[in-house]
Amino acid sequence: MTDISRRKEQAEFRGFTESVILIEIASWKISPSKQRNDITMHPNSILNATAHFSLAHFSFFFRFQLSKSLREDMAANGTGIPTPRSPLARILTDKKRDAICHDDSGKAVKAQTIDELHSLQRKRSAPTTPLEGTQGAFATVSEDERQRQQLQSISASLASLTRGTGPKVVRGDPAAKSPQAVSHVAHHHVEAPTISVSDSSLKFTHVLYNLSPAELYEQAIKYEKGSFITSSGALATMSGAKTGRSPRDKRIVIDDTTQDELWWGKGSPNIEIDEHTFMVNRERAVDYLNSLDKVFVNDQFLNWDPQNRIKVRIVSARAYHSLFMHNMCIRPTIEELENFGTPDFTIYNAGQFPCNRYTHYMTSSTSIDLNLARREMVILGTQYAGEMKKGLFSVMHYLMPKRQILSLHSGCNMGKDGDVALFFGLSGTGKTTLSTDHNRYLIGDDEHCWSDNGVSNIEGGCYAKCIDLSREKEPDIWNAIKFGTVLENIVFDEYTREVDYADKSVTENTRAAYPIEYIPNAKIPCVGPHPKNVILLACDAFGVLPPVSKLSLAQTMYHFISGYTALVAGTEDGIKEPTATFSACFGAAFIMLHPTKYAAMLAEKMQKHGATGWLVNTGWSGGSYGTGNRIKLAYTRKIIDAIHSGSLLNATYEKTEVFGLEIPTAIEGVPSEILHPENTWGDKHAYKNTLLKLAGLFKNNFETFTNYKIGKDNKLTEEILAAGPNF
Ligand SMILES: Nc1ncnc2c1ncn2[C@@H]1O[C@H](COP(=O)(O)OP(=O)(O)OP(=O)(O)O)[C@@H](O)[C@H]1O
Ligand SMILES: O=C([O-])CC(=O)C(=O)O
Ligand SMILES: [Ca+2]
Ligand SMILES: [Mn+2]
Repeated sequence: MTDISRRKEQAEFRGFTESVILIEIASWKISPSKQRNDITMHPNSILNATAHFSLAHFSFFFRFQLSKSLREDMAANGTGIPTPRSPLARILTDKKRDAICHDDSGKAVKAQTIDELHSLQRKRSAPTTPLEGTQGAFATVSEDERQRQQLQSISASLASLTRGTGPKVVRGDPAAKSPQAVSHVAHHHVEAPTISVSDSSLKFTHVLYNLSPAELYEQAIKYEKGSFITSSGALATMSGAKTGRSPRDKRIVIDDTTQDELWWGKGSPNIEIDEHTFMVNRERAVDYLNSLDKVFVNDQFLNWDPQNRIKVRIVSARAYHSLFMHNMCIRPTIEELENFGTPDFTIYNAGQFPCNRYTHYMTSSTSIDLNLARREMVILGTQYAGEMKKGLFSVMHYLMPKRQILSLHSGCNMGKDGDVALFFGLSGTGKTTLSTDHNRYLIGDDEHCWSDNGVSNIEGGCYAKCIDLSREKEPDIWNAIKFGTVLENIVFDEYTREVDYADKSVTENTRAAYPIEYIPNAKIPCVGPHPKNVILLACDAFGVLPPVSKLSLAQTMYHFISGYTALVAGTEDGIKEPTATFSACFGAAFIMLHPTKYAAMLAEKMQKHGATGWLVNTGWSGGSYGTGNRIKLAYTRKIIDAIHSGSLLNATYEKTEVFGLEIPTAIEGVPSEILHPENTWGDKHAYKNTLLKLAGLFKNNFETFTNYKIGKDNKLTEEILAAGPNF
């Protein structure tokens, strides 16, 4: 036998052969044996659907198929040779403004025909239930209005299912040439279900358990439309109608315990749902997953601190989701997987399927539901993978403070001498960019814990923004985008598969998720000693905050509780006023307890370990958005270098008016004139007005917190209240 034919035969008989599976949907107990994708699940509850089956051999290797368009091309030019592909066709991405999907905040759907409806379904999810604003279900409405509502209702339900915009491939689309792809999987029913509850219990679902990145690539490329390999080897994928998180669709089960423990009401991210509604959505998700030929299951860990490690199970429908979580959570060794036992928390991700908008408490077709008592999370109507990552982060924000451990929405790195810095900041302010520093060890880019033993990363990977990514400015992130990395919603060249990081046609929130060890100087295990510097990042599009200020402890607390940033929403709609965002603890969307609980813990830890607080503006200089420019990343890096080295601590400072911030007069490598924002503004009058405007916004926002005590120390509470702007 030749070498090639032997390899071919091995390839054909490898893989998914004879995987015997028993399924039980409600409480799954997985005991992996020799082969990882050979799973036994023992039945004992709701559906009691038990089935044995095996998978037939995949024999798709060495089957070269010409793409349809290529065949057509060859027939058309009559040569039997494809037309040379130069000049290269670009991936056609729908550039229409409507194609950009943000949150549920979009305009109402305006479909008139079924065709329009279907094209809309690929573009955006309609906002709210069609009944909103009317006088109830039986309100008298015109025939036109009734029809409009009906169309809107149908399209809203469909909207979260698929999205076809983005890199639409003209040639060589694997999905287009193999409609029968799924039939490669043959099911052999070895045993009938024990109790037949309904037809759904006769459905057998194959579980793909902790697959490797290579296997997940194959699954994604064969079965998931919009999956492609880029020139650097990353897996490009589409997250569907949602390209960002939907905080307004997050729901938390309120029960006797959570009612007292959690932060509810004004400003809180926790919108209640009752236990029954949770079960309705859970059943919907489980039924959906159960209706599929296969689901992916990941068993992984959170938190590198071995004493506070949490076991998580993620059940999902897409290889994209499985690979994303493989990268983002901590990956167990084979031995750890064998002894995994019962997970501490389980996610049922049925994101391709919408929730029923007429279910109580629902306001759209998207729902992300957290039940702390059941230790479960359900995802319906959004495929944005960040919901899983940040949903688990919310769980950590509940579990860790119970153990006197502070959970932080921050990046973290460590110098050669063991000096640790935390980088707090809202989305897009620079946590990932600035914690990924070639001269320092990366502990993590987004989620950490600070315990009595020091800091630990919660995750096993990083989630970097990719918009305008450049090799020169962010070499480590650029190089991490290789085989195994998930690239979300980017646009690439059809032929070369080179990514155009400047292209925002799908979304501004393009992302790369990669395992932390893809960063060369990652600190593994991802733990470190107590932080020396606490850096608060704000991307101030008003352009009035100084590039860097040294903070007192009270000021650090004031700015931590405020959690300010001001970004400019999508640049496509023309120049807009910057909008201030205040998000308590730089992560109000994820915190579970009242912000002052986290703030008190931070104050106590900073005091105890002598950490210095800093406020760094990674946003505008020389004027607000539209007039000024974003501060050069190179300058921000120099500022951060000076904080790390300790040189900034000993600089000469002056105090600003209004905010009372201490600003240095000189920093090596940074033009001194930019250190005070007033110097950079041509119009001093406009500067002062903008400064006062921002100060007013801070003041208004902080009013919610003025009646709260922070920690046990009355004096600190008073100092914090006094540490805000004065005008
Ligand atoms: N001066 C600057 N400092 C930091 N980042 C800058 C600066 N100028 C431009 N940027 C860009 O801003 C973005 C910062 O995003 P980054 O991924 O670091 O956000 P993040 O804080 O990690 O947010 P998230 O929590 O959403 O992941 C990057 O795209 C970076 O290239
Ligand atoms: O959660 C996400 O989708 C991205 C992120 O890190 C954030 O928004 O803080
Ligand atoms: Ca980040
Ligand atoms: Mn984040």
